[in-house]
Amino acid sequence: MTALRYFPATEEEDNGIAPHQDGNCITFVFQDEAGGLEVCRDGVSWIPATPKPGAIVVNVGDVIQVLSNNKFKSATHRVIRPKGRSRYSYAFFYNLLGEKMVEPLLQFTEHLGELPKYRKFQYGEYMQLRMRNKSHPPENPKDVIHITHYSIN
Ligand SMILES: O=C(O)CCC(=O)C(=O)O
Ligand SMILES: [Fe+2]
Repeated sequence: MTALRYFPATEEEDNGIAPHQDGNCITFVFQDEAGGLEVCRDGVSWIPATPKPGAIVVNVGDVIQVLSNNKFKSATHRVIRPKGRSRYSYAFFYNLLGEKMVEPLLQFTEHLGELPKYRKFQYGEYMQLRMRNKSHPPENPKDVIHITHYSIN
């Protein structure tokens, strides 16, 4: 699955993409020289993923976070399009088939003597819940479904 985005130039400062994590496995982002993609560090500061010719931004998504039992974190990122500039980006989302079951791998749990931090779930179910977040946004933002929906406390 891929997405091609084009943000036209307007006088508005921020018509990018709100902070989010990608729900898939891994994402490759190709952005032009306009910049604007930012990654959140420690839930506090935003680090720009400054465009470099020929460079590809690789985002770890929710599935890898679960498989690795949180050893690899799904990057929180956003796009703030630079004022008055157009921006082109192309993202390749590597996805699982919806029927696939996802759970922390033994290599990141039992083999390390650690308990799984997520229960097993079907990938397609998670995709449907994420789509529902968009089609029927909950009144309270805390009810938006994230990967933590499958966390074991
Ligand atoms: O346009 C970009 O640079 C990133 C797009 C993105 O984060 C997404 O589509 O999930
Ligand atoms: Fe994203």
